[in-house]
Amino acid sequence: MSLSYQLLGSDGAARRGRITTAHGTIETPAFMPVGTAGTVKAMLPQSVAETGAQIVLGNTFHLMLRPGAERVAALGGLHKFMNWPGPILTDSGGFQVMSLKELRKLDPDGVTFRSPKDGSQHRLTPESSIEIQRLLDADITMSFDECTSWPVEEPEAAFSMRLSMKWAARGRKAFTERPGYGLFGIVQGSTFPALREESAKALIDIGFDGYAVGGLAVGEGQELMFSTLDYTVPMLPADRPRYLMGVGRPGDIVGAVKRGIDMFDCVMPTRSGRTAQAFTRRGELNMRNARHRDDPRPIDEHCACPACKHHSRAYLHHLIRADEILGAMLLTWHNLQYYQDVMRGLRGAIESRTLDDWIASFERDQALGDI
Ligand SMILES: CNc1nc2cc3nc[nH]c(=O)c3cc2[nH]1
Ligand SMILES: [Zn+2]
Repeated sequence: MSLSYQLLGSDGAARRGRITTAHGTIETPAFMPVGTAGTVKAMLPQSVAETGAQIVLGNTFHLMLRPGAERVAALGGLHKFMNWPGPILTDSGGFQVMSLKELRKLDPDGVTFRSPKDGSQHRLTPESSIEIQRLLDADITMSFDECTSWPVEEPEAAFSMRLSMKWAARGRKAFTERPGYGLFGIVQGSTFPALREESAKALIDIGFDGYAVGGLAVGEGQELMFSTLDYTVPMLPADRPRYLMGVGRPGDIVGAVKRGIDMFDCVMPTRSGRTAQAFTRRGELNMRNARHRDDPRPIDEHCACPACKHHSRAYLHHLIRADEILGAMLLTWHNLQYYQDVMRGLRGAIESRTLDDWIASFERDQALGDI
């Protein structure tokens, strides 16, 4: 049996589930910290696990360029290399390559590009992306696709989606079935219902272990993202995980869980941790702001992270102003802890069928702003 998904409960369109992989289980809804180059930046893997994260994301694009997928394989695979014994999802590299704009050349068969690191030439095709993810030993492999940019006219969105569907079929053929390992397809079609339907049907015909919603969180805004989810998510099989790629802020995640999404990844909590932004139940704090310099309180007295257990806002403000490495470490840890606390809250609310109340109090707190 490849990777398996159990539906454990639901509350409206929201689902509580469990994914079983070769390297362990994932309670859903789940947030995946981004570990781009084989590290969740500024965090020890043990610390990532302590926040409650069960699965991390690795980027094929970065790892194929440095240190190289063959080298990671020769050293025992990405789990051993980065000392993350739990499940790993790798993306296909397509999204990063597409953002290389002038440095890449797209053709019907794949993408040729120059490494921004050393100018060397590389090529990604559906088959080579699957092979790289196998060498990395990813528990969940993502199909090689083109993330259609936004805004876009319908004919261009159709052309782009149909290319991704061809690539999805080729990736499925190239994927090596192994118990506990799975391949996810990615639905495209931008904000056009007919194209989203064509894409969902094409992927279901091919058959995948999970279905991602791609082509969102690309500038369309929360309202258009939610309205696209409203009609796209119901098109996806209920007995498989659904993954919304690149999302998002806490409010985006809450709204997407309400609409039936099970998995998320976003650089927001880690990147913001390095730019002095703290996420809290009362909204976001800019810890660089001078108003924190005498504040003896923790960022969030309910939070179990080291920053909130042992330090004041004044200390974090000082570390940031002094550009101390510990500032980025503590804020990253706090943000990842907060994201996992939100996911744990969502899972509990779905289990007890009190999601609407939970969301109402989440939104009330967020609107209150910091005291
Ligand atoms: C940060 N926003 C965002 N990150 C994404 C990654 C993706 N990968 C593959 N395919 C996608 O459509 C896709 C969309 C995305 N949006
Ligand atoms: Zn904290």
